[in-house]
Amino acid sequence: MSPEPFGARLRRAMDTRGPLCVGIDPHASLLTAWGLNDDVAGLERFTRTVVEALADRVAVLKPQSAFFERFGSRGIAVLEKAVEEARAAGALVLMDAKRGDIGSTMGAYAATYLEQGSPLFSDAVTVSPYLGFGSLRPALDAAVLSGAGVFVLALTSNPEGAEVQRATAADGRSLAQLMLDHMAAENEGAAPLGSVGAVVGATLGDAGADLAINGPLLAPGIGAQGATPADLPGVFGASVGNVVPSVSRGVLSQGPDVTGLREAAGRLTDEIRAAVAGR
Ligand SMILES: O=C(O)c1cc(=O)[nH]c(=O)n1[C@@H]1O[C@H](COP(=O)(O)O)[C@@H](O)[C@H]1O
Repeated sequence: MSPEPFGARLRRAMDTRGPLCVGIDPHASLLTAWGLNDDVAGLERFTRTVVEALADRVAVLKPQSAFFERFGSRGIAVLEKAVEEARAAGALVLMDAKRGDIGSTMGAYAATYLEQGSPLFSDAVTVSPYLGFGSLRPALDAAVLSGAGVFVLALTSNPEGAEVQRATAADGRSLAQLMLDHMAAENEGAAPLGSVGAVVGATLGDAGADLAINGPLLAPGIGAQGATPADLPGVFGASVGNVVPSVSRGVLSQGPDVTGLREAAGRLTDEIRAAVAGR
């Protein structure tokens, strides 16, 4: 029997837990603020606390791989354990790895994050399409086989992104729109939601693009980067119901107290639900 597609699993999690994604980004400054050392033991403690506090209540946890990779193999071991424990507690894990390479190498990334049985197998992974959308094919195919998802960068939250993403492609569309249209084609016919998501920053003011991709829209940028839940309807318009707002420092700064983390996530979930409903 083929596994339940990621899009269906995500839709259910969003409807029951609320759409919030919390990022696990163990910045050195956060480890210090939590009274931890900037070492593997601090990383392990930080990560375990976030997973224990939130994996049983938020729809998605998004570990940012870079913050684990900086500790080498022992950091990756912490990441592996976090993925396993977060999934066991019912959260969907979106591995924020932002991989992108020629197709043959993309196949190895797909084997790492999207093939059942791999130590870093996750419910979904972030990828960059700017080596050409077709270069993502191994990841897209692996995701279908394992019931996983792929979140493709479209319009990122950082101001530097525009020079690439808003550039005009040969046929007159922006590069971001070209990528979004590819995602829509991948998701065609999927119900209730496709498994190929787009990353679109909540900081954009107005996305200025057609976001009707029949897939989830990961929206980083709330909190530390200045966006708020109230900005979501303006950025996402009619697609706001498919938005998965992602917050890292805005929640993590409320630790190490488990109650503080839970209250921050709960408050944001309420604000997001109100903003989406009030549209
Ligand atoms: O893919 C992402 O999650 C992502 C895309 C994007 O356009 N902007 C963006 O900030 N992110 C990630 O989202 C997180 C944002 O963290 P905070 O600014 O602390 O909420 C970081 O892990 C970023 O790498």
